[in-house]
Amino acid sequence: MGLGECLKSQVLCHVLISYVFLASGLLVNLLQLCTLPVWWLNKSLARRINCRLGYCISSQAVALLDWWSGTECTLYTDPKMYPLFGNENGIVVLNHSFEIDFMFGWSFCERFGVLGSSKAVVKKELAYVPVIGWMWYFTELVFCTRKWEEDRITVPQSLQKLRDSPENYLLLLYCEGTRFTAQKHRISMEVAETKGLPKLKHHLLPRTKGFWVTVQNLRGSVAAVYDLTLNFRNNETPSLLGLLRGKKYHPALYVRRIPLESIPEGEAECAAWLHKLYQEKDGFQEQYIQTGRYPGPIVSAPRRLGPLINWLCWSALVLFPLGAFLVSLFSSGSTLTILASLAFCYGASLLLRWMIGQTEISRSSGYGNKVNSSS
Ligand SMILES: CC/C=C\C/C=C\C/C=C\C/C=C\C/C=C\C/C=C\CCC(=O)SCCNC(=O)CCNC(=O)[C@H](O)C(C)(C)COP(=O)(O)OP(=O)(O)OC[C@H]1O[C@@H](n2cnc3c(N)ncnc32)[C@H](O)[C@@H]1OP(=O)(O)O
Ligand SMILES: CCCCCCCC/C=C\CCCCCCCC(=O)OC[C@@H](O)COP(=O)(O)O
Repeated sequence: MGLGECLKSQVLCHVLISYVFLASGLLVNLLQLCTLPVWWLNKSLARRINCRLGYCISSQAVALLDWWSGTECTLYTDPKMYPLFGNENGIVVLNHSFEIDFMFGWSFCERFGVLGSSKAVVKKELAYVPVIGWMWYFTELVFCTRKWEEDRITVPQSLQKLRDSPENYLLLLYCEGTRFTAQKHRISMEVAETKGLPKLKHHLLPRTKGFWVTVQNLRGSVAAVYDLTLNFRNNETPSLLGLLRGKKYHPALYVRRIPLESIPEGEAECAAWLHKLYQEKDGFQEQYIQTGRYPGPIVSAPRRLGPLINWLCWSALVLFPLGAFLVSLFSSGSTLTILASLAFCYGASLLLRWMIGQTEISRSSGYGNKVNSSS
């Protein structure tokens, strides 16, 4: 085992990585809070500052993926479309089958220079997650309750605010609405059957209302829908804990660019279009499983140094005070202070475990476990 492998397996390294993420993330959250007055004085400046601050957090996750675990994603796409990635606004439609699929999205956003401004339609519960959820609030992610009676009002309002975004962005929309499980798949295929739609093998039936309101509210300010299909070699099931332990995964991503003008405006037509898209995506997944390839050529999108530099800078900033604190703690020898510090560490580890739990499919919500009707 080399030095790198040995380091990656050390619990102390995992504790330090987690500490850097939590401490720097909370500091960034505090800085984001301090930008509140700027929103009233100069909205565009406040948004730009928050994109940079958001980058400080999300690029740590990218550093973990790209540099700590050394995972490299094989990108299949049309080389003629590649120069457009990151240079225009886009709606990203991605299959939701893996615990940390959003981190692969982030990794590509970083390569295309739009990580800080990246957006998503996310369930409201995630807004309360410290560091990540609070950062998303300031970088204007679109929160939804997955109850159409409420979302039909609030989601278009949040989307409208993105129209004059000062920076290019990619907005991620998981149309399946929840992560893939066997039970959710079975139920959603029952819904497909009652609607007379063809069955999907590798996806849940997409929820069409969110896609339709997103396209309609961003028409004119977003150039394209990016259809993304992600899978892993040898049925790998990537996890955050796996990445923390330095496990290298082998993802493959197929990206198609579809001009927004080609998507129908009417709700029913748009819904039919999305169902057809998911049938195609299902075919791409099947092809990958059968042949180990997606259609189209492989394009190289090299990782960048930014996330590593950001990570090292934040590590230096928050590890030095920790070291100084530990030295003074043990030299003072006060039992009470040592006990209080241990209790604090225990609390922080519980918080971190809970945060990691948010990514785990075994703790997935009950949404999609039964047929619901919002119409
Ligand atoms: C080139 C680029 C390359 C790389 C870059 C890639 C990507 C990077 C981009 C950005 C990254 C940025 C950030 C990433 C970070 C974070 C994101 C991470 C995770 C968070 C993700 C989530 O939180 S997912 C959950 C939240 N999101 C959604 O739910 C969105 C999808 N949902 C919708 O759109 C819904 O329509 C809704 C939420 C708006 C409303 O939901 P609701 O359930 O109330 O209503 P619906 O109308 O949708 O549902 C009722 C209809 O559905 C039928 N039904 C009933 N039961 C089922 C069932 N079990 N399955 C399927 N369908 C069902 C029912 O019959 C109703 O049908 P109708 O015909 O009446 O519509
Ligand atoms: C350098 C260390 C970097 C560590 C980076 C850690 C980043 C993650 C830390 C905490 C995670 C909190 C946010 C988790 C976001 C989870 C996204 C997700 O996939 O949500 C699920 C949602 O779609 C559907 O939910 P359900 O399937 O209905 O339930």
